Amino acid sequence: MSDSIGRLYRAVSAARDLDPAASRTARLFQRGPAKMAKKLAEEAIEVVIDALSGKPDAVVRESADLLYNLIVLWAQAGVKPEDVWREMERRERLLGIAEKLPKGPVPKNAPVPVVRRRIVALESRLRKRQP
Ligand SMILES: N=c1c2ncn([C@@H]3O[C@H](COP(=O)(O)OP(=O)(O)OP(=O)(O)O)[C@@H](O)[C@H]3O)c2ncn1[C@@H]1O[C@H](COP(=O)(O)O)[C@@H](O)[C@H]1O
Repeated sequence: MSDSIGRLYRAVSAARDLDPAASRTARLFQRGPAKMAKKLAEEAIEVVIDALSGKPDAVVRESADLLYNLIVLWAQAGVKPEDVWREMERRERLLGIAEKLPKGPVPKNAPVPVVRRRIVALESRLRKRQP
């Protein structure tokens, strides 16, 4: 997936300087960050609506539009895909996949705590449940 996003990022960055009459991306850059933000928000809402409506195929299509508009906004903001991958890897090291960072700023150089979960053998849990 990161390859697809990398390729799209490069294509979007290249389209930035094209003729807005010929390139939707160039037109989006010409219209500026507010329009980009509006399009991104619209696509996010479309993904939500299709997901809640139980339309997985539409979710796929709108997710592709959402990623496109997010990548346009990244390019506008000077963010590169590898910047995001690095942050995701930092979080994974810090807290494990899909765990959210604690609220509030986590110092960039925060030591990676060794998170040890208490391992309770299954049979002892079952014993506890038995009357
Ligand atoms: N990946 C995409 C891509 N995904 C979605 N879209 C555009 O996003 C639109 C989806 O959003 P909407 O439904 O809101 O479209 P819309 O209503 O027509 O948009 P507006 O009327 O609001 O401007 C689609 O109609 C596409 O035009 C994309 N446009 C371009 N790309 C890629 O971006 C690169 C540059 O392409 P050009 O913009 O054609 O130069 C190329 O690699 C393209 O493949």
